[in-house]
Amino acid sequence: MIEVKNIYKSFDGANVLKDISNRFEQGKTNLIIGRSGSGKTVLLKSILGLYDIDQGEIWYDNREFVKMHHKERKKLRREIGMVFQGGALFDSLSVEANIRFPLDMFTHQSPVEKKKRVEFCLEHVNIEKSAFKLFPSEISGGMQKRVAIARAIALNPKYLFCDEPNSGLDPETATIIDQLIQHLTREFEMTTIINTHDMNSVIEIGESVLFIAKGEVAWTGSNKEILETRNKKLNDFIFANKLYAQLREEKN
Ligand SMILES: Nc1ncnc2c1ncn2[C@@H]1O[C@H](COP(=O)(O)OP(=O)(O)OP(=O)(O)O)[C@@H](O)[C@H]1O
Repeated sequence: MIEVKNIYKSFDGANVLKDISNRFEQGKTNLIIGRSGSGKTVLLKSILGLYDIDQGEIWYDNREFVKMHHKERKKLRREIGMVFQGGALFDSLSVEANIRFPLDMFTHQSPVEKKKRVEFCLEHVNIEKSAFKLFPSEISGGMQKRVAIARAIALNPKYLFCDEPNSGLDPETATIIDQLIQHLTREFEMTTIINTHDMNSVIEIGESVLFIAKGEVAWTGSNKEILETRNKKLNDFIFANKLYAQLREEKN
């Protein structure tokens, strides 16, 4: 579980996050949604400690991040997996070397243990052995995302952060990636936070949704509740999506 309490963040006097509080549950896909510029990325980076917040608390289970010493933060970072926008794989490394990279960096595992772990992670994202030696440029965008997810879970993280994980993918592949993240989140009981403005993801895996508007919490709930909400800001945001509007009409 990750909990943020009354977070404020400003840049040069401009308030970007205003009194944000929310609980991101373990074993669930927790989505942060909102318009472009609403503060999603700043919130994600603040939780990760990439930005220092002005005020508030950030709890990783029973550990308060803001008050942690450098060493404790470093230790905590080992418990965090990240899937970046675009995948951010190392182009010069093969698929399997990409997964082995965090193991080389952060563990003292033997070559045999590392090989096992690499295989375990790649199997969990449904990558076949024949693709292990390929380079990122030789595989599809969807497969690159799966490799990025496999790398993110290599160190068996308790917390998984995904920034626009299915950007640039066709809708069908995007759904497969969403479902994969949800499946892994449940299987490994991770606390997963996903930044997205993809309404399909909201409907598909939005077990817990935080909607931010102009840096403030404007609505929280689940994908089921979204179909019934009368929240004006949220409706304005999601009605921009024709598929959602249709779903909503069918439901009412
Ligand atoms: N490092 C920074 N310095 C100054 N202002 C920033 C910085 N990072 C973000 N901002 C401002 O904070 C606001 C929120 O930005 P943020 O990137 O969090 O939006 P977002 O909701 O993630 O948008 P998008 O969906 O387009 O990625 C914007 O007005 C942005 O200009």
